[in-house]
Amino acid sequence: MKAPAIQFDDVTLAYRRHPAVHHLSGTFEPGSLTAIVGPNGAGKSTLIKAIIGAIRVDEGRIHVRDIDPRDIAYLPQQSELDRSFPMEVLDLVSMGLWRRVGPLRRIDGEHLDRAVEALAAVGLKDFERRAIGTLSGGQMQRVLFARMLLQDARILLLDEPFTAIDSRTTADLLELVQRWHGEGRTVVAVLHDLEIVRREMPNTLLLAREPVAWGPTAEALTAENLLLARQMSEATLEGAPVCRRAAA
Ligand SMILES: Nc1ncnc2c1ncn2[C@@H]1O[C@H](COP(=O)(O)OP(=O)(O)OP(=O)(O)O)[C@@H](O)[C@H]1O
Repeated sequence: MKAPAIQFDDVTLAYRRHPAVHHLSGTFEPGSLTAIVGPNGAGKSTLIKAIIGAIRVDEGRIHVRDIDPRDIAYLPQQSELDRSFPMEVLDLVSMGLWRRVGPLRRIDGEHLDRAVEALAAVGLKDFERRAIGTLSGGQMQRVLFARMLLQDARILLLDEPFTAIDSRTTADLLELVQRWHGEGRTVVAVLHDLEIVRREMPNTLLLAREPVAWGPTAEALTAENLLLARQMSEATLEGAPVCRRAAA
């Protein structure tokens, strides 16, 4: 698989001129597996949303070359999902096939088989007709991973995929993450559990609105860097000062 890099060139992302991410430069290398780590409010989700184009880049540029936006798979935070929508598991998983079959086509034949297989691969055999509102948090996360399996994207962006997920489910889903990495895809995950990061993630971006460290995990996650990130974050807890350079 030929996965693209994601390159940041002095990127600032702001909400009404208050920067959530400030002057970030660096690259998620092709085929790399990277954790984004940082305190609450450090700008991690904002950065992910900017990569998928959901948030405007105020200053600088994000380069993701030679890629169709549908070739980026995005797993939002659980809190951003509306599970009250009356939808069956099979419909949600099948959304992963939109790039191939189009949004309004019926899913049948080979495509149906593939959706059922993806559900079985995440341990949800026979869940096809369940309403998504009846799933537990862990089951819902498995469904979303099945959708990503079907999407077969070259870039995968995961925002807190294991928050409030039990250890068994986390272990199963981590296997998929490692599989995607092994297949040469570029994978980025926002994570809070430093034990998982140290064990599973070769690279880490430590963010506290500004990048504190970015590189091999053991070098990025030193006690000194973590303390610095916390201090930087506490200093801006009341909100980031206005950036004069960011667009209004
Ligand atoms: N839509 C918005 N409008 C205004 N400010 C926002 C908006 N979304 C996020 N922010 C602010 O931007 C900053 C960064 O938020 P972001 O959600 O990116 O942080 P995070 O590192 O993902 O945090 P957490 O670990 O708590 O999920 C925070 O101060 C947040 O309040």
